[in-house]
Amino acid sequence: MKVPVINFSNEDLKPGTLEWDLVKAQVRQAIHEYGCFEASFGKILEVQKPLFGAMEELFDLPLQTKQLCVSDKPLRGHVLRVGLNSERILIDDANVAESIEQHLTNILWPQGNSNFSKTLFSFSEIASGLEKKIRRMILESFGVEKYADELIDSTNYKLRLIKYEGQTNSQSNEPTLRARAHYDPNMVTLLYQNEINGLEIQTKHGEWISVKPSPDSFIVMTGESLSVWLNGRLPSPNHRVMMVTENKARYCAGLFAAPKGGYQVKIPEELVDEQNPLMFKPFDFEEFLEFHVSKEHLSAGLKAYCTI
Ligand SMILES: O=C(O)CCC(=O)C(=O)O
Ligand SMILES: [Fe+2]
Repeated sequence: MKVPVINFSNEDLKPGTLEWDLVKAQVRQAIHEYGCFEASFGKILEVQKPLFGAMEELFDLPLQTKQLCVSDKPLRGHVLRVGLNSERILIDDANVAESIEQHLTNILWPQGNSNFSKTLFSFSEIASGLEKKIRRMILESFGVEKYADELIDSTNYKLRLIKYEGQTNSQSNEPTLRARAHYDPNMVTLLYQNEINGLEIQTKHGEWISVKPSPDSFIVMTGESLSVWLNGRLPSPNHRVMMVTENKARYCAGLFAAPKGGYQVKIPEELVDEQNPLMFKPFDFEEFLEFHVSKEHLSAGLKAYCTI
């Protein structure tokens, strides 16, 4: 079993064209079935080498330097976390060049590193451009595209850079768990990885399937915020990372479209009727994150948080 591959490489893909409608139907079907698909998007090859180069440069820095990137607000910005033999850094507003400079580059390289900033910014621009198209298609497919601008304007694009160490000393060839199974709480996730696979998606029948994207593809997943906003009409997939013994590191850059703090995410009235009664209360994503990280609710997901 394989998640569908959908071609977004035509740069003239615009709303109202026949091709847009064909791609839109594929997106709707893939998300309905898997909550996930592979989006082939040739433009990403332009930043492939510099991106993984920049990630290597970052993770090769001494741990002490990387730990300068710890924010006081958990889950909100530039946090380095180390666990399951992996390291991750998250920054907010990655589609704003100054945010990358201020919150990451200038902290890690006080003398400056404009190539690093430029590379991450180009990646965010390419990925967020694609995300906007995908989200517009999903809204159109439910006839609620009038909300697209509002939703997209209230998005915080978070960039997460992850390095999963290779396992040179491992004795067995058994796959090992490198990221625990979870649902992403944001709206839409786009992942771009190097040649080392590992992501697995759980189907609605409970089987785990490996996602093996080609070098010109993003992995796209719906997060719980979008599933909630659609009154549960589309699923958000459970996923995890399992890696077999590999002595090469896995690098993965993820762009997470999340609702901005202060914005009330509310199900549109068009998606509520007798067959589809209102399932979730309005919520503020940042308030949810605070609730989520507070000790008592470590494992609570967004759906549990706002179910009526
Ligand atoms: O490394 C991956 O492929 C998945 C990462 C992930 O699921 C996440 O950061 O939410
Ligand atoms: Fe995830």
